[in-house]
Amino acid sequence: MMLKRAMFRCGQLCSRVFAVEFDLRTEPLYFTLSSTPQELHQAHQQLFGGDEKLFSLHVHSDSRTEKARTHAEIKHKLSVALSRDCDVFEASAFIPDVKNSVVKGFFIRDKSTTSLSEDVLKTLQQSKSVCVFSYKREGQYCWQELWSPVNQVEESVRQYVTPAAAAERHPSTLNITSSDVYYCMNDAYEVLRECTDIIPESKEVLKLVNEQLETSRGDAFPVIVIEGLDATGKTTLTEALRESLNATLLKSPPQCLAPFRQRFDSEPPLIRRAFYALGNYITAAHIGKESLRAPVIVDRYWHSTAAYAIATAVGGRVENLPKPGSELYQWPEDLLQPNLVLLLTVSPEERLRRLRDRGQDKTVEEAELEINQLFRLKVEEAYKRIQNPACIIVDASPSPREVLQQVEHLIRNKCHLKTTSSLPDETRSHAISPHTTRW
Ligand SMILES: Nc1ncnc2c1ncn2[C@@H]1O[C@H](COP(=O)(O)OP(=O)(O)OP(=O)(O)O)[C@@H](O)[C@H]1O
Ligand SMILES: Nc1ccn([C@H]2C[C@H](O)[C@@H](COP(=O)(O)O)O2)c(=O)n1
Repeated sequence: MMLKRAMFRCGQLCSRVFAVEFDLRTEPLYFTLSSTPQELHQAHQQLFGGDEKLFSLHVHSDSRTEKARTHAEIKHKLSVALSRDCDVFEASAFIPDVKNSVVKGFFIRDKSTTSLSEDVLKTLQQSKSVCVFSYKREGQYCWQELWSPVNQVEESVRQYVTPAAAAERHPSTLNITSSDVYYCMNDAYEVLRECTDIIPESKEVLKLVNEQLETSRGDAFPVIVIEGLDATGKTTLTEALRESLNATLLKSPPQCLAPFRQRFDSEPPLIRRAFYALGNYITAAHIGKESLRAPVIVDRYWHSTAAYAIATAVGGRVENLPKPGSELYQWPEDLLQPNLVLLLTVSPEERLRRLRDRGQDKTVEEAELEINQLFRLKVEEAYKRIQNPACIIVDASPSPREVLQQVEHLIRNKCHLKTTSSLPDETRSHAISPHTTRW
């Protein structure tokens, strides 16, 4: 039964292009499978040409939540259970330019002489969602075959590794829509609904969404979003703006989701990002209400959700990000748009100094950001590529007072507002009036 299932999965994969993130500084290694022997290119020789044991495994399932969780579990297991002699690379099998065609997995290169990797793979293969291949060499050629712990897969045919041209779009960009970034509320809502059995907190989050959603926005005061990597000064600035504009300060995710955040942060992107996406819709409902009374400042919103999600989903280099202008950078049609989005930027050195000075606990993602320069660059680049509205970049390296003045100036110009930091307190609340122009 297990073998039959594996053979079926194998058939589904064979016609795809395989990509292995062998060296994160360059393009992935791409190959297809062919029934006739093919000579390997020099680049492919680096991975397939040695005498190490090679395996790949791919995660299939008709249930997207099961697939996402199995992938995350395998990633964890491989990182803790394999020996130091094993290299694990992210891998995928996909159909070029076909959305949602990516089957994610891993490629394992085992330099050891022990059977530890086989033992680990044997347990992983028990899962009905996992399909394992091994790679064998003969002279110039390398072939892939369905792996079984006892090597008795008689029906498995040799499929020769055949170097393939680089894909125009990095494969990881093919599955972003509704797996990492949600472009309408329903898509995110559905993911959490599918999780209610395995994550009971999902029910409570959905209940909050149902209770709080309200999308009224009439002749309102302006809404200004402040974005940026952690420790770029968002909290400092948003609190100062609340004072100077006599504004309401909101955050995304909103306070009502705080008790659930840690729970969802430990879930794979499919589920974690759905949680943050729904947080934006609740914040949008709060914005709708509050902006009838006063200007609204928002600490993180859609730009953060999309930029972190895209940067996490896309492996390797900044060049792998979806190209500027891609539909992946578009604002969701059903999400309330702010009038102005400002992106605070500081140099990596200054940001690290601020992080160290603050010395607070960091989320895993923030800790990763600190050590992972590539990831930081991708988040910032993704921020800058998001459209409608695009963000305006603010150099946040001067003193808090100078940053505030700079931002007040921008708000005055872009929102046609009078900012009142220099006015006495009693005049402030009347200095900003609701606008009648389109936002
Ligand atoms: N303009 C500035 N110059 C120097 N230090 C600053 C400036 N703005 C903020 N800081 C300091 O940098 C640290 C991080 O600032 P803050 O908490 O405002 O950043 P943040 O973007 O809100 O971070 P996070 O997203 O992690 O909450 C704090 O210790 C703060 O006092
Ligand atoms: N609207 C939001 C807000 C936050 N996130 C994610 C992105 C990071 O992982 C993390 C940073 O938040 P902070 O620690 O500064 O509160 O939260 C998001 O995806 N969408």
